Order: sequence, then C-alpha cells, then structure tokens
Amino acid sequence: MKIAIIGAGNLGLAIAKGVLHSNGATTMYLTKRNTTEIMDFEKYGNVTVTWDNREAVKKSDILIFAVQPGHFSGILEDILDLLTEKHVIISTITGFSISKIEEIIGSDKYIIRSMPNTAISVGNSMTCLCSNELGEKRIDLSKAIFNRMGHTLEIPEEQMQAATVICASGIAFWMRLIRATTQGAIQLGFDAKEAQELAMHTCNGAASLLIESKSHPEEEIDRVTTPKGCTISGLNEMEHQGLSSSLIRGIVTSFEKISQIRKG
Ligand SMILES: NC(=O)C1=CN([C@@H]2O[C@H](COP(=O)(O)OP(=O)(O)OC[C@H]3O[C@@H](n4cnc5c(N)ncnc54)[C@H](OP(=O)(O)O)[C@@H]3O)[C@@H](O)[C@H]2O)C=CC1
Ligand SMILES: O=C(O)[C@@H]1CCC=N1
Repeated sequence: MKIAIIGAGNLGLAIAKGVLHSNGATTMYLTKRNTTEIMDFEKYGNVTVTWDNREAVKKSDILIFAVQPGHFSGILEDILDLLTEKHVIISTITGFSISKIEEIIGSDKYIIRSMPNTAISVGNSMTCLCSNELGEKRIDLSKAIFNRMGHTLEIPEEQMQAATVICASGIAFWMRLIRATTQGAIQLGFDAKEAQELAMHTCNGAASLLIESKSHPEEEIDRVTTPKGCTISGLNEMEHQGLSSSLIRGIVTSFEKISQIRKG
C-alpha cells in the first residue's frame, strides 16, 4: 500500500502514527508546507516528508487529505492533472461534500469521505465512511485500511456532519469529562497522576462493558446504583445540574457550526 497524507497536521500525523503502528503501508508520503517539525518521521525508512504534494501524489495510490477546509479546493486543483485510475482519494475534511470534490476533480475518480478521530494514532479510531458512486468499488479497501486502526461504519453522506461531531469532536468531549472526573478525584484526596489513572481506566471499563456485553447504558447504571446508595445520589445531582442536557446541547451546537463551515 502506497499512502500519501496530504496535510500532516494534528489529524494527518495521528493517521500517520496509526499507519506506522499497524504496518499499514509499504511507502508513506507526509506533506505540509513547513516540514521542519515533522522531519523526524523520516527515521522510519518507508516515510518521505515533503512540501511537494505533486510528488506525493505521483508516488502513491491512496491519497488521504487532512488539510483545513479552506485549503482543500486549491490543493485538489493543483494535483488534478496527476490523478489516474490507480488513485483512491480519501477526504477527512469537515463539511466538504462529495459533490463539491467531484466539481473539482470529476466523478470519474474513486472518492471516499472519511471521518476518523485522533485515537487513530493508537489504533482505536471510530471512523465513519461513505463514497461517490465509483468509490463504492473501493469502499471495502478503505474500510480495510481504517479497520487496521480501529472500528469503521459505512454511513450515508447525509450523516457525515453528525458523525463528525460524535466521533471526531467526541474525543475532545470525552477528554473534558475525564478531566473533570480527575479534578473531582483530586478534591477527594488522590494525587493528580493517580486521579487521572482512576478516571481514564474507569472510562475505558465503562466503554468496554457496552462494547463487549452489548448492553444498554441504563442497564449498567442500574447495576451500579445501590438503593439509597452514593451513586444514585451523585448521578441525580449531576442531572439536576444539567449533565445530559449540557452534553446534548453542546453536540447540537457543534453540529450547527459545521453548517457554517460548509458555507465557507
Ligand atoms: N483534528 C481532528 O481531530 C480532526 C480533523 N478533521 C479534519 O481534518 C482536517 C485537518 O484538521 P487538523 O489536523 O485539525 O488541522 P491542522 O491545521 O492541524 O492540519 C492541517 C495541516 O495542513 C497543512 N497544510 C496547509 N496547506 C497545505 C498544503 N498546501 N499542502 C500540504 N499541507 C498543507 C498544514 O501545515 P503547513 O501550514 O505547514 O502547510 C497543517 O499541518 C480538517 O479539515 C478537519 O476538519 C477531521 C476529523 C478530526
Ligand atoms: O474542530 C473541528 O472543526 C475539526 C473537525 C472535528 C474535529 N476537529
């Protein structure tokens, strides 16, 4: 697999680390305009770091775009004449529709829209995918690439905006919840390091319970909330303070913001 990551910033580098951890590429190009801070990646023999998107495109089959939305059109226009039938174009760009990509490079290309998250760097991304009509022929290949770095779900393109909030922004939301739990644990007497250890492993355990037992969160909550016990007292106080409501409102606000990004 010859992979190019065009835009080796926060997400692009997370994908690069995921690819490296999973031995997912024979060669990998990483591009950005200022390459100084990522030259270290060339210590991996199969990685080339360059500012030259055209070189990366010529030498690769799988092109993963991870630039900011405002930069994407210009980059596509710049590499358009180099695109051939060997290329699979995978966009991670928020709010940039497949039809908009097709307007620039044509519908006769394999186009995949993906929405991974930064946990891809440790092989644990929840990645949603969809494709243009021709790209359906490469959706299994694309799933295979992302399945090596976590879990995938193929969704209709209309749900991509929602998937961005839940899966990609979701990492930040969960981080804040883990951080708040850590602050609570510190107030109860744990030192900062132990407090974070308790918070993140408990979070991991909660997710694992749902993934492995396929149960509903409320079933698991019922198993923890001893009648007249401390859990239900704390949980009800959190709800009186609007825990679920504030999460849902935040999710909807992020979703609405993407519509503004789409309009440019
Ligand atoms: N961060 C995340 O968790 C997620 C982000 N996304 C999407 O991924 C995209 C990237 O986001 P994020 O990583 O946060 O942004 P960053 O700004 O961290 O990364 C974008 C990178 O693109 C590079 N870049 C800019 N212009 C060019 C160019 N002409 N050629 C090559 N590289 C270029 C920039 O480096 P330089 O200036 O040196 O060129 C920068 O490193 C966005 O569209 C975002 O919506 C999607 C899911 C999750
Ligand atoms: O915040 C953003 O706009 C991007 C998309 C999802 C994660 N980061």
